[in-house]
Amino acid sequence: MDLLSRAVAVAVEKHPRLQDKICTYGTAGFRTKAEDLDHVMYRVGLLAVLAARSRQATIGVMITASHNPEEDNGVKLIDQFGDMMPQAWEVYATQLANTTDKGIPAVLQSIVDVEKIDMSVKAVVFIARDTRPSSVSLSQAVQDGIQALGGDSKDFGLLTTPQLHYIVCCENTKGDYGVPSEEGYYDKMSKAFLSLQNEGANQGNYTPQVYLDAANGVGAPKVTELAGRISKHLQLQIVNDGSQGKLNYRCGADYVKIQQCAPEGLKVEPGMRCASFDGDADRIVYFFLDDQRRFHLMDGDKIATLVAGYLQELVRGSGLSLNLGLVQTAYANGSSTKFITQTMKVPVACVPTGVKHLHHKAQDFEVGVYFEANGHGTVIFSKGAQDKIRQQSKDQSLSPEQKKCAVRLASVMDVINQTVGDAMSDMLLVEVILSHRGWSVADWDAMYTDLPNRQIKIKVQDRTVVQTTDAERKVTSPAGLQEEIDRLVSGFTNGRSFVRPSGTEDVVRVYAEADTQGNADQLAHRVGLAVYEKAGGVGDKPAAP
Ligand SMILES: CC(=O)N[C@H]1[C@@H](OP(=O)(O)O)O[C@H](CO)[C@@H](O)[C@@H]1O
Ligand SMILES: [Mg+2]
Repeated sequence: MDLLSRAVAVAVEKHPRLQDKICTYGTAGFRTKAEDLDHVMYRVGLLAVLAARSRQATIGVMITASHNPEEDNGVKLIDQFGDMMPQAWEVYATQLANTTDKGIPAVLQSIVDVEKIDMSVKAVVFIARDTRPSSVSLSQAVQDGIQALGGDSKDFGLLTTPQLHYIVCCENTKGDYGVPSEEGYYDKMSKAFLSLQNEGANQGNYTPQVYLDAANGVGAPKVTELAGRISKHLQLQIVNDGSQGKLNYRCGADYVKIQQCAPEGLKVEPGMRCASFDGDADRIVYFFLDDQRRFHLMDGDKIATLVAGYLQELVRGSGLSLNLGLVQTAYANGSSTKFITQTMKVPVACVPTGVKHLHHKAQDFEVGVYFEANGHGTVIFSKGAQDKIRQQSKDQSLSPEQKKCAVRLASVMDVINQTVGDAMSDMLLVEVILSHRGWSVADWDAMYTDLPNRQIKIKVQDRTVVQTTDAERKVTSPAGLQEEIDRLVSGFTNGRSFVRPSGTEDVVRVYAEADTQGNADQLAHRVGLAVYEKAGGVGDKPAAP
């Protein structure tokens, strides 16, 4: 039987498409109720083989629904250097997921033709999954797809999303980036962290303890692995480790960011430096309670500011001249953008939501720092910048101070997972910076004060009626909505608000910020009502704050 016939035969026999719900490859791959995903996973397996053949390189498939409820699941393709697949492949994925079983060969053939794929090339696909109960059988469906098209799969079992990105990148760069294994990941990161901390840890107000909420997800067993290797310089107290609680339920980075409160399962006392991972450990936020037990959140914006400021200092201190920039989305707090551009004098770019947009834009800089407000982000160094930094760190003619900065910068690069936002790697980076600065969590928080803000979701008949422009900061449809938002915003001091259709949930998201929490809540509510009225809201009207 030829490969395409086998692809359809296995589909019909083992992974038939039982309903015609349309499934779209969105901001973060396919994501929906786990029970609707079996045939989608199988087809992603098929597509991964084509991707591997077209690139003549190893491709990754990660099975996770990140911060979403345990009942959901999802899948993402990882390209050869650990980055996201280009747009064209998202379209192929959507076509393949939604065709009938019998339609599979035609879609595959059209991709083979357009991409000029040689089907005799060996194809290897690396697979990993999160801790959702459904991930086991869905992973098998992906593997069945890979096998049906004659590809080889290597199943890494449980990994965080960024670990798989890292391993795929190492594999395809022939070890330049590191050893392509979970062990290689811990090894590179912990060595870089320990060498940085051996030289400059435990200064001033810094204390080497973090209380970590692992969202009852895959981050828990993985960060436990890491913790053992770095305990000389960082003691991690891990809660929500999956031993009893439910994944992402009233815990994890998304919960903490949106609810603006501590997660359940962690008894927070004033001054404790706490952090939360999301369900697949590609996001992190920090938080603490002050002496009045008020909750303070250090989200992606605060992490980005901390990181960009530190890198700026190291670059200057080492005598290098590298163009450093920061990438945010419209969700970035207005205070952070103002602080970064006006006080730090670092250029800021704003792009649409979704890490692929941020990652892409960050490549415009020699050192590109990018973070979504929700805590997903990393730093990428251009090839040229990496070479310059490594050379500088070996230059004997530098002053001792310059040398120290250059050596630090080189080690800092090794702590960072440049392929994608990574909660574990970001945590190490934050800890390095806080300790080198001698800062407590409150010192960090004092860099600038966030404008009070609120995010709400509005259910509408069809979220695609809401269309946006200007990096999602303005609505172009439905007619009149933007004018209404402008009118509402003008009534609030420091008011700002925008709305956009979610790429991962069936809702329209509303964001608002203003001078007080009460005003931010009011503004979000009023804009939410305008969305409900003009964009076809369904169910109950948004409740007053
Ligand atoms: C406001 C917000 O946090 N949106 C999240 C969310 O996307 P939406 O398109 O807003 O549903 O999930 C994405 C994937 O995890 C993440 O990249 C993004 O930042
Ligand atoms: Mg995630």
